[in-house]
Amino acid sequence: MADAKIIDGKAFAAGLRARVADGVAALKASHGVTPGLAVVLVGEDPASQVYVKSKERALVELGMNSFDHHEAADMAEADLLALIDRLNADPAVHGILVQLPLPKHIDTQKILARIAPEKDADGFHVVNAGLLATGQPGAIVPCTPLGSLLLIRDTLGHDLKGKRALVLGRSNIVGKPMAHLLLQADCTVTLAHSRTVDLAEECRRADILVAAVGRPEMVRGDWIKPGATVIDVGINRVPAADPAAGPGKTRLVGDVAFAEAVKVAGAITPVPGGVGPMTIACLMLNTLAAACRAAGAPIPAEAAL
Ligand SMILES: Nc1nc2c(c(=O)[nH]1)N[C@@H](CN(C=O)c1ccc(C(=O)N[C@@H](CCC(=O)O)C(=O)O)cc1)CN2
Repeated sequence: MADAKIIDGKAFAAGLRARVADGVAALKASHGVTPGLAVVLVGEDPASQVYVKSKERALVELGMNSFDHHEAADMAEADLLALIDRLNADPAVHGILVQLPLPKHIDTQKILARIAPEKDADGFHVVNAGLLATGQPGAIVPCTPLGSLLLIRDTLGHDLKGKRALVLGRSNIVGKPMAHLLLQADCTVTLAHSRTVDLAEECRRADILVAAVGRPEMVRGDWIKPGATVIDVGINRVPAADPAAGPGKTRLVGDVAFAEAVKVAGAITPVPGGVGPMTIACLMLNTLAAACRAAGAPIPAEAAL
């Protein structure tokens, strides 16, 4: 059997970003509106700093406004709530992004619930989660599941009717919304997790397997149905395999054992370069869509599920 097709998330994300840039230019020309995203970072977590910088750079590259709020790690929860209130009231801010994880003394759910649902560029607010779960229009969809769905459609086409899909991982920001998206696409969906009995057997039934469990290389090659489409959402930093890399060196791996899975799957996303780049591209798309909604302009088709 030939190796799987490698799904190039980096290339797809570049194309999506170009389409968002066109949409931004069109909105400016038609309505005189420049989409703006407030990017809120609390603390100095090194990975969060890298992600936030990439988001701020992408906004500027695509012609949008980036309102950057980098706050100290000991910021009081009340002050963060007050900042969100100000951003909710600011008409130049169409989207608000609070980078996760937040420091431990801050209640994440309380913060996410304070963001006005129509400005919730991440799609984490319970109103948006509820719209998606009940299949109603107008939900802002979380970026990683949205990006995963766009890659699945690009690989298999828009008609996913009747396919067996398994989502491994039940987080509010990836697993649950991903399951709802696939259900809405008429897939037969299993939402599995670390406590699922006979997990390998469940996986082997799936035409579409989305791994978002946060465990390095947990999904082995013999868990995969031959020809399946495998979407690996995991981003795990592990010690470098090659001792010549030197002490302390690390590498990124997904939740799927790629070298084994590529021999069985029909198509598979790599890590890095698969779903990861789609997360930021979809954040740009959600920001544009929020600005379009606020201006009464049509929203981009890729954000209108
Ligand atoms: N408010 C949010 N916080 C977090 C989210 C989110 O969607 N909203 N997701 C993650 C982090 N994240 C974006 O914030 C993110 C993670 C990974 C990538 C990415 O492009 N990964 C690359 C590899 C990068 C590397 O070399 O380390 C890839 O997979 O190719 C982008 C964004 C948690 N927090």
